[in-house]
Amino acid sequence: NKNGYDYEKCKETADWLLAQTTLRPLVAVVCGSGLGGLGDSLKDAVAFNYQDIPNFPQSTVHGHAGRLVFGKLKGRPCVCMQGRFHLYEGYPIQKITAPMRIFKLLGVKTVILTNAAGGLNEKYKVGDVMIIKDHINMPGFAGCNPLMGPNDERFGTRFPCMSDAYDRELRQLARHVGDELGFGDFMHEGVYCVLGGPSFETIAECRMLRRLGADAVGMSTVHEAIVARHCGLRVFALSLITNQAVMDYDSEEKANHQEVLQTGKVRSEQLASLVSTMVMSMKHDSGDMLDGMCGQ
Ligand SMILES: O=P(O)(O)O[C@H]1O[C@H](CO)[C@@H](O)[C@H]1O
Ligand code: HPA
Repeated sequence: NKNGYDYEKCKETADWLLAQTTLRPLVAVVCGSGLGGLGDSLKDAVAFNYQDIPNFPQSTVHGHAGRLVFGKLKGRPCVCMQGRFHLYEGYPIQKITAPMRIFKLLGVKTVILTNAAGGLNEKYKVGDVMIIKDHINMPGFAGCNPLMGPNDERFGTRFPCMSDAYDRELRQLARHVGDELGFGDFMHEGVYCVLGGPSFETIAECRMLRRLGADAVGMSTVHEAIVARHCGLRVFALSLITNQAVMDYDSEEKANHQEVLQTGKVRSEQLASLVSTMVMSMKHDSGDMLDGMCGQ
């Protein structure tokens, strides 16, 4: 592949990581803007800075630390990206999503993608959590899809299905866990729309996206979900509504990254308990997650 993120490159990175730690995670978590706290809740953690990992891109956005953390969530081995990559950082789209293929080669079965997003649905409030049930891939409409280029069948099929991208069982589990933890009042399920960024949306754009059926808007996650599904990973994704999209010409509101990071802090602990409780309750076909260790 022209972008240098072919099977061999991903394998080289995965093998390097497997040689550094005995943990064999079945779950990977990607932390959205300001949501890196999730990664700090891992126990017995071993962390790698992205710059030390062969072939790994670097984080350039404030609120994305740039660390890959292996550790345990409620006793279950996990790997967590504290910092993701976005199209607007200037990386080729294949590079942004390479970690999904690396996770697959590490033996991961399920990825949990989190993000900060602007709320388009008028019922959503700042601080609400939206379980993603579907997406609108706006850059995809314009020929920008992470699976463009030669298809490597070792990862997956040329034309992957996306109507089941966001695992129904995991969404059910999230609703159940959310209710148990008393988060019912601020949890929703909805459609996430990705744009290229980095400029935030205009009022006309927000109005258009709402009419098209989007409940929240952001600049990430969808590319990762597509590549994860392509290589057979189960996907669960959620958005923290960090700000309300501006829909009204009389509004004094202005979208800004500071507000995005600030809202992340407010919900950080609750999101960590939602994710860790979900991880604890997840079942995987091949072997018990408690057996996800080697060499001990
Ligand atoms: O999607 P995450 O990585 O959470 O980040 C979101 O926050 C940033 C804007 O404040 C954008 O990068 C947007 O995509
Ligand atoms: N728009 C796009 N991306 C975002 C937003 C937003 O309002 N908030 C957080 N990420």
